[in-house]
Amino acid sequence: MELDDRDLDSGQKHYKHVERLPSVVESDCEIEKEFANLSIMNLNRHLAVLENDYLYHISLEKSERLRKAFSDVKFVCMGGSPKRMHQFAHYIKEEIGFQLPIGVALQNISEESDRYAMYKIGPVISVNHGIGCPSISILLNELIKLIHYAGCKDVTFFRIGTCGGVGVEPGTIVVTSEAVDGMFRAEYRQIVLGKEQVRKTKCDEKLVQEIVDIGKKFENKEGIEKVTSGKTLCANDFYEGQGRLDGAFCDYNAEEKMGFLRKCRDNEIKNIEMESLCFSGLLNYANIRAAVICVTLVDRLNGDQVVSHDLNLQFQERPFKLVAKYIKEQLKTK
Ligand SMILES: O=P(O)(O)O[C@@H]1C[C@H](O)[C@@H](CO)O1
Ligand SMILES: O=c1cc[nH]c(=O)[nH]1
Repeated sequence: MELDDRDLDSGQKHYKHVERLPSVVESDCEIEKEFANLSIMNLNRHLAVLENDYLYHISLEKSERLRKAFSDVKFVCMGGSPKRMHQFAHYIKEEIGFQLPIGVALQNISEESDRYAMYKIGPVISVNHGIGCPSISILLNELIKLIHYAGCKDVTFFRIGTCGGVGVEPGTIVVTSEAVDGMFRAEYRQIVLGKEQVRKTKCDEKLVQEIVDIGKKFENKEGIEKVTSGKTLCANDFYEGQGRLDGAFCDYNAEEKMGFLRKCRDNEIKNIEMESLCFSGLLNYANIRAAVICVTLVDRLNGDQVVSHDLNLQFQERPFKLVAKYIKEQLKTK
């Protein structure tokens, strides 16, 4: 049997019947075993013939031990900073009532790599992704392989982050309906082998609605306030890339900046951040359920500066609380 080319436009080729691999493959049986029960779509077919796979940036290795340790994972929660995701790990531990053995503390599983900080709290992984699409892309590649090697089923990914708002009050939680780039295209573009590869970034409507509904149910209660959904503009930079006037460089004037931000608002963009495009693009392509939930720290129609103060720390906890409610509800049904 010949290998088919992937259908990049539809992005939905499921390797249920795994094709024969080139001569490196010893037996079809091995491949069938490797991909049995696969629910992840478009997975790299070369993985089936990799005897060893070291997930370099999270310092884990494909093994039976890894499978046993991670097979129960149902939720992967990601956010930019290591400190925030450590805090989330503790928060979700209390929320779902997960007990660590006596005398054992939460460990950063990826400490050795010194790139990302990752914690496992029963069925939940909490991990920081750093800043921007390149950083989150590397982590997503390794996490998707991790859940594949561990044989995890029915996993949901969340990005719980911060952002700038567009016409919404600071402290608002925005659940992304679709991520768009600086040209308002709902596409994650990457150059691969000298060609532009395009992946769709529309988010799972059902999941977005479920999260917004939980948000509405708890709005103004238990620290969950102002939940809305809308498009998210994903930029490759915090300053010029987001139309700020306070970066080291700026070749436009205040009027042009405001014109762009108003155009964003008129195109139903409610917030601006730096990872949603890659996050939704890759997870869509893999057919993995995912949602982006970010709290706004500033209304960009009123200014650029994000001032570091206690209020921002409180705001950062809002997406935690909303996602924890969702996870708790889901765990009741599993
Ligand atoms: O999840 P975080 O709060 O890190 O996300 C936003 C987008 C960038 O990574 C960063 C810029 O300050 O914050
Ligand atoms: O304005 C903001 C605030 C947080 N993160 C961003 O990317 N932009």
